[in-house]
Amino acid sequence: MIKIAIFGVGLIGGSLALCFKGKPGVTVVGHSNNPHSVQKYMKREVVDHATTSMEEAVQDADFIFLCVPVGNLEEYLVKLANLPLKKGCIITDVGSTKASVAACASRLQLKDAHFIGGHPMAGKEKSGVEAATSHLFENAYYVLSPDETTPEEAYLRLTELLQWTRAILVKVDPRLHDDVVGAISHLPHIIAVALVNQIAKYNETNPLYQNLAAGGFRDITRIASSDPIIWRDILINNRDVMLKLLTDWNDEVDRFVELLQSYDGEGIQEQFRTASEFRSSLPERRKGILTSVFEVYVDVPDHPGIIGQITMLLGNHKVNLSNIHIIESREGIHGALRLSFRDEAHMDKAIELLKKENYTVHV
Ligand SMILES: NC(=O)C1=CN([C@@H]2O[C@H](COP(=O)(O)OP(=O)(O)OC[C@H]3O[C@@H](n4cnc5c(N)ncnc54)[C@H](O)[C@@H]3O)[C@@H](O)[C@H]2O)C=CC1
Ligand SMILES: O=C(O)C(=O)Cc1ccc(O)cc1
Repeated sequence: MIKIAIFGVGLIGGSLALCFKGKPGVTVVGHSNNPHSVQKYMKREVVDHATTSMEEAVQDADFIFLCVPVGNLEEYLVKLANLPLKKGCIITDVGSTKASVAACASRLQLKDAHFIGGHPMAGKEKSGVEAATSHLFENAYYVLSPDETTPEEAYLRLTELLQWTRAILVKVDPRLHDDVVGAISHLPHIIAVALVNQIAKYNETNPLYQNLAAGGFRDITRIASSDPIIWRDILINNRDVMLKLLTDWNDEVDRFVELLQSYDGEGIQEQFRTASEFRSSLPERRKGILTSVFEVYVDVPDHPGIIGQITMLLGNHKVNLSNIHIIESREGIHGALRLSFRDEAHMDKAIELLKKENYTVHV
């Protein structure tokens, strides 16, 4: 039997548990300090067993996943360093920053266990075990940061286990990880939150802001609804990188200020052209940070019952919709309905069915 202990069975820990639970020869044990959470994990059947005892969770565990907020990772590593662990046990984490936890593990010089930092680069703005799904990591990058002391055998054992997530595993140095992920994930979260807060202030004097803020505004600010504690920890933990990125962001904002002050239309066009060029060079349809996957837009006439017709058409052909979103503002977006699917096969089937019924579909 392979025993996997998961500390913090929330969105990410719960999703990992669901990837592993029920696989041949695997037992998944969830840990929480809170007895109510332990009951909840069992009731929701995300783990085989749950406990409030750290000792019990790690006893004979082959793998230990730390899925708690970044600010608690060090405390957990220190506790683990003082517990009897199975020889050769692999400790990994899922934190959104990698440098500090790697430095802590290296300081602790764990005796019987190997620490290999990890970060599945997929998630969502929702948190808690209620939001966990077994397919969260499919086709997403999953960063692993072994160091020079990590035995190849241990690294391979972890990569083998993680095959169950169907993620694309990639080795990245912790510092490089924090620089890059700071830019492509942490900075956008700050920008989304700042933007929402800016508009919320205007809205205090006139609710028209809120009423008109549809489609595009909601799309680019989705991540502003992310969990405050998780994000407090990530940003404080990646503070130096974020301060540098925010300085660069200020320069970008200043550029627009200058362009507007000098009525530089050509310069503004150039900004949009450059952005559009880089954006269209990004890989499409791959699941990842800040992206949704397997989505299609459908032009639909504005008449009652249309959503029912589409969902019935797909349902009758056993096509699973993972989400459906009505686009209220069509600016820059084709279609008025956004349909999301769990995988490419369902999406392709839906496109075929919708086209056959003469709907215009944009992928
Ligand atoms: N939210 C996301 O989309 C992603 C998050 N991550 C990382 O995954 C980790 C977990 O995040 P989520 O699953 O989103 O959060 P979550 O809030 O859904 O789950 C966190 C879990 O940790 C437990 N927890 C909270 N505070 C604790 C404390 N002080 N001591 C012990 N346990 C505590 C909670 O009970 C919960 O089980 C974080 O380190 C985060 O940076 C990584 C990839 C994506
Ligand atoms: O919802 C989204 O698009 C995200 O960006 C989720 C996310 C949050 C934190 C991470 O470390 C990785 C992914």
